[in-house]
Amino acid sequence: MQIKNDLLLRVIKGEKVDRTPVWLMRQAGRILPEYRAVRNSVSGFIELAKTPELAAEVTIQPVDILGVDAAIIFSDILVVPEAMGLPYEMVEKRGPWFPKTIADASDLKKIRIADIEELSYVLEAIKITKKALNGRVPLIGFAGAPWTIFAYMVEGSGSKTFSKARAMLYRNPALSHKLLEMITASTIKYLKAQVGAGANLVQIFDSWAGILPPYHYREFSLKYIEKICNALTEAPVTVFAKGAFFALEEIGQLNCDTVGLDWNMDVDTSRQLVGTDKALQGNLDPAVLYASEKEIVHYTHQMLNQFKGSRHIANLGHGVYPDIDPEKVKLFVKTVQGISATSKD
Ligand SMILES: Cc1c2[nH]c(c1CCC(=O)O)Cc1[nH]c(c(CCC(=O)O)c1C)Cc1[nH]c(c(CCC(=O)O)c1C)Cc1[nH]c(c(C)c1CCC(=O)O)C2
Repeated sequence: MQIKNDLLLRVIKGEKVDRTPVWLMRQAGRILPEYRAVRNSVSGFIELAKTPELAAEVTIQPVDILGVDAAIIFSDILVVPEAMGLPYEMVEKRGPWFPKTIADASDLKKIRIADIEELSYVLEAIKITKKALNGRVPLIGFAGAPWTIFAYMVEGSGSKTFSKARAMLYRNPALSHKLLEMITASTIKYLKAQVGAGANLVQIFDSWAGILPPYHYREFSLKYIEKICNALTEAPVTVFAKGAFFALEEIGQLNCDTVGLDWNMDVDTSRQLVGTDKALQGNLDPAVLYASEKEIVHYTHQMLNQFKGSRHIANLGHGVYPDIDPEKVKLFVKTVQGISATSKD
């Protein structure tokens, strides 16, 4: 189907656009009272994510309410470990928790490469969303990067240090690689299935990239992201590796189309490291949205000026924080959309 607002896809292709497209990581979620109302109608996050009609509804909410230039399918990166045989729970105010984790070689026997049948609820949600969007904006599919998924499967929950997962890289690199191979194979199947169901592009979230030293990042993360990028020939791929400024040059050499930047990354230096043949996405400090309206406009303009409208997709440098006022998000979106990309050259 023809996409009416295809700004995002055109920026990715390197085409000239009249203005910079904008969306927000974690836009489908708790910032909107409309989301909380739908979530409160079911037992919790997991049931919502597994009910395709409702997942589609909350995917479209930010397009209707915030006016963003793309939708991102409502799901979570942790559906992949679940489909591999490690179910998770979402504990109120604490985040994800895995009753079973991977600690040694015997645990690997209990898991498998994900069966896509087990993720059919996500694919169904994508199909319903596409129909309901009716080509208004592109739909983004996503998955976690293998290293970030590994970190949850080994640690069993969120952590400041992910020390169990980091210890495994040193103590048992062979087992680590086996698990990363299984996650990578699962992720490739899953992302291809998302594109098959209608996702126009996909994003890989490497949320815990920044806790690894460069030598481990290269060996245990980048190598697997590279495999995914090489396998995903059907749709554009965005790589967002939070905190991996040290690896930007190598990320720039991946077979991907867009590189996401967090707010610690200097825009000019990032552009030099990544090169000019990829789009850049980001990178307003998410905490700017706690500031006054005047400051939000100021910092948004500053960010747009730094990217100079050249192959830029505006976003925050990480997911929007749950306690941000949706009116502030709307102001950010409107500010980006009110500015001509080319006038900034
Ligand atoms: C690390 C990670 C996770 N999930 C995700 C990441 C990578 C991005 C990042 O670094 O933030 C990605 C994700 N999670 C969710 C989406 C939906 C699409 C979107 O709007 O971006 C996306 C893209 C829904 C969600 N995933 C989660 C919620 C909140 C659940 C609820 O209370 O409704 C939502 C809407 C829960 C979740 N899921 C995860 C955590 C750590 C938590 C708890 C903390 C938190 O809420 O941010 C794992």
